[in-house]
Amino acid sequence: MTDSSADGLSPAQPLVTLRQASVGFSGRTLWEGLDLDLAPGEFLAVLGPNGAGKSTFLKVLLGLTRLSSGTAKIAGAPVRRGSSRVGYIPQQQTMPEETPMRARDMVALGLDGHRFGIRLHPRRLRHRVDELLEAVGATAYADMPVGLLSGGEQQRLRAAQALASNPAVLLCDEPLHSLDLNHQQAVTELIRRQAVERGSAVVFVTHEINPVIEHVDRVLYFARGQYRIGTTAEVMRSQVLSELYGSNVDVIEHKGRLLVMSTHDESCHYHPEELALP
Ligand SMILES: Nc1ncnc2c1ncn2[C@@H]1O[C@H](COP(=O)(O)OP(=O)(O)OP(=O)(O)O)[C@@H](O)[C@H]1O
Repeated sequence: MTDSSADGLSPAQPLVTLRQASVGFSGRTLWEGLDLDLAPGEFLAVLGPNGAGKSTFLKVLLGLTRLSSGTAKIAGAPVRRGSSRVGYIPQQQTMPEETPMRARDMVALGLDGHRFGIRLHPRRLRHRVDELLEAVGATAYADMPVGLLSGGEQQRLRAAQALASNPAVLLCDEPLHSLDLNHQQAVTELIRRQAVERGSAVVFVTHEINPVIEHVDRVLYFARGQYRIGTTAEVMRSQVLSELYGSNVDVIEHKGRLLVMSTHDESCHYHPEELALP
């Protein structure tokens, strides 16, 4: 974590603040009473079973979903749609083959796509786009139409696009999904650097904590309309998750990885092959 306060004593202004935040649809409460301050440089992993409200949490911070009560702020100001302070790596969707855009154009959109009046010099723009393409391992297909790229290749471009504007808050919705191991590491490293070197607060929704476990400062775990928040060691415990799920959940540490097991399928966060112990 980075302390961006001048003297290192006064707490840095939180980049994300939620107070008694609740959200629900058609009378059903997804989660409620959420209080959270995210500091500059902090990496928050958001976990929970399908439908627990993880993506909705990101949509609240994007200003796309309204809270049913409470407040949500980004860098001290109420959340709003289209804020240039917020970068977003969405859940993977495949782009249509005929999408009329090259890979490099998609990344450039993150630099000049939503900032009226602020345009980089074309040479600087190209240089920055080249840097970002290289950082996600996309140089080889920089001039390809995006619709012809694989899901994982497109996902790497989304990561580069989200980082392009150096956002204060970086929201990631399962950004590693469909990436091979090498590119999982490259994208994770890029996101981590954004937090550590540039002080962005990172909110990282994932079903699997292990690929990012060494970078996580805190975990926000949603289930059954409730949540728990704390360090990985505080939240990823058998007793805490059993309480949250209302059923028996075992958390086992094996070679630095966490295996979360339950008799209920919906709360399984491990791949069975990870249990193929020697
Ligand atoms: N605009 C909406 N109107 C009504 N219901 C919604 C709306 N948006 C989300 N939901 C519902 O809220 C619940 C939580 O959705 P959300 O996408 O946040 O879950 P999630 O935790 O991200 O799940 P997953 O792990 O499957 O991606 C789901 O049951 C979903 O159908």
